[in-house]
Amino acid sequence: MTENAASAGRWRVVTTMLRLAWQADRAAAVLAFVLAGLQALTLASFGLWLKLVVDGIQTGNPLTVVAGAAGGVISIAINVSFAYGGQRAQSRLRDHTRYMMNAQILNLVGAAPTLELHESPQHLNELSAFQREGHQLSQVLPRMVELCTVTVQIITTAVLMVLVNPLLLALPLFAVPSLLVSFKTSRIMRDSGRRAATPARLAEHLVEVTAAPGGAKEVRLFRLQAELLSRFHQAHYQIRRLNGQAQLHVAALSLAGRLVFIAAYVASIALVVRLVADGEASIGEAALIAVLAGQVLGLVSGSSEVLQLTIRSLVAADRFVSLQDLFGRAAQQGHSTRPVPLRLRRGITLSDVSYQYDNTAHPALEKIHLDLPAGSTVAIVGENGAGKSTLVKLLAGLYSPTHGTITIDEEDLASVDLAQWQDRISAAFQDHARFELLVRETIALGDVQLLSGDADPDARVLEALDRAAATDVLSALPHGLGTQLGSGWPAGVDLSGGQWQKLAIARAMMCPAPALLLLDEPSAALDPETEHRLFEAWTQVAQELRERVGSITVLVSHRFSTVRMADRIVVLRNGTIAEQGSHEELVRKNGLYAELFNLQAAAYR
Ligand SMILES: Nc1ncnc2c1ncn2[C@@H]1O[C@H](COP(=O)(O)OP(=O)(O)OP(=O)(O)O)[C@@H](O)[C@H]1O
Repeated sequence: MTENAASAGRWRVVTTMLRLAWQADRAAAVLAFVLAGLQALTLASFGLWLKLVVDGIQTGNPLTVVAGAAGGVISIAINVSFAYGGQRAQSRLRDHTRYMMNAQILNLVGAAPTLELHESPQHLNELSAFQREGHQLSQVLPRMVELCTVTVQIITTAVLMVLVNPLLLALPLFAVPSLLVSFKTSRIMRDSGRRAATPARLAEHLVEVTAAPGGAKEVRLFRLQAELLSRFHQAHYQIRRLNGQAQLHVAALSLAGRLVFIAAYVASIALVVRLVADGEASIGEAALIAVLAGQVLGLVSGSSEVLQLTIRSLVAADRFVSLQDLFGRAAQQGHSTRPVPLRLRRGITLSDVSYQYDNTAHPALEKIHLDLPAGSTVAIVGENGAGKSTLVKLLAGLYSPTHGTITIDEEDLASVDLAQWQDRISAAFQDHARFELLVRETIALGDVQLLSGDADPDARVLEALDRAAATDVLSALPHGLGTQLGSGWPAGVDLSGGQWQKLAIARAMMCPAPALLLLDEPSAALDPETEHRLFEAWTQVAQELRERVGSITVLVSHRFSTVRMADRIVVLRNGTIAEQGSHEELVRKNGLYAELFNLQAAAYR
């Protein structure tokens, strides 16, 4: 899956951000833009008040001088008040929209039923850039407001200049090359940011892995500090080199744009001096033009800066909108009206199923034909990298086969409602999540409705712990089910790897009647005896579920003492099925399974 997080189009980005501002805080959005416009008007009026004062002095009219001075003071006071109110509104708007954007991305990222986007390096780059550029993104609306101020200021200045002499209108026009350059330079910076995304992620990863408790141990024991630091420096060197080239290019272009405007500025001042000398303009008008030309000069330097920053923040916003589109489409994937059968009658069938990860040379699974009958317990065994976890994820609908079909009671999984199918699945993985919540909550997440309901979840949670053969974990906890997990929290406790794993298995056992229970090496950190007890306990529950809902249990394990209890064992080798059958059948066959089984049995003797 190589779908591109392509540009969403500048106009769409702007309208999306404005809509977001409107949804986040209407009052602040309106105030921010209105006050910005009014602030620009009062700023432009300074020149007019100054003209009045100079004209009053020239004509000896004290009333005009006083009126001009009073107008100037009042407009300064209004300008300052508008600026203060505008800033308050902008900061409120910034906080509210930033919160909304994060919530929307969090929601969409979690809503995609498959894992393909999460595992694509390209989209990981985009996601991490989105998180890294939080600051830019929060500046989008303030920048747009600033741009609105600049636009109003340019228009008012242009109007006032035309009133003195239409030729002066050329001055703001000479600002255009400078502004056009801003578009080009922003594109250069965006492209360099994209090129630097991979080294930037690598640098972040190196910091994370060094700081994480697991990484910290190995960094010390393997003396990795110097090696990781050198890789960190290399990544930063790459980022600096890419950014440095881009910045040099940008500086050259910006200077060229400014020089064009400065030449026009000098020419317009010469024109006004000439007009006054010829008696075609008053000294007051000359003062007005001097103020306005100064403002235009400030505007050009400021506005190309504002424009560049606006475009840079719009690039971050573009990323937000593209991610929203991408994950939004992924969330729609698998939405279908075809329901999942309430009770499995026939089971799950894989016909000619292959799966190949992006950017890999060989398929992880190839031409798999497999029947998982309703009510059966199926163990999957095979060496590392044989394709066991990939098969489990395909069954869960976390990946879609690149070839072939998976049917559930003869309904193609591609055409049933994927979210509904995933609601009927429960699972525990070796790389399970460690939710640092109360013990009760960590387990009850396996049936999340229970947490939002009024019923006391404890009875169900204890039952799940029992099914997972994990009640012993409770005795080690100071407040039982009410213990906070994670030593980073007040009164929080940390658990051993095996204890965390037992809680993950208990979470999987919360689902009262799953159509499919996936246990992908969830007990690798447990001792073989505990794993054996766990599977025995589950087999008894599965017996009852077999009758009621036709539940299928799929177990991945390297422990043959557990595997042999399954009704059917599937042996994978290099992504294909090497053999399958019951333990007795496979031992009699004396093939790969028998070889692996005997090897392990000999090791225990
Ligand atoms: N996200 C991924 N991207 C690319 N290749 C992957 C990815 N996950 C797994 N693979 C590759 O697919 C193949 C099968 O991997 P899989 O995790 O399914 O094996 P496994 O039998 O579960 O291995 P193990 O016993 O080590 O857990 C391996 O060659 C692996 O390198």
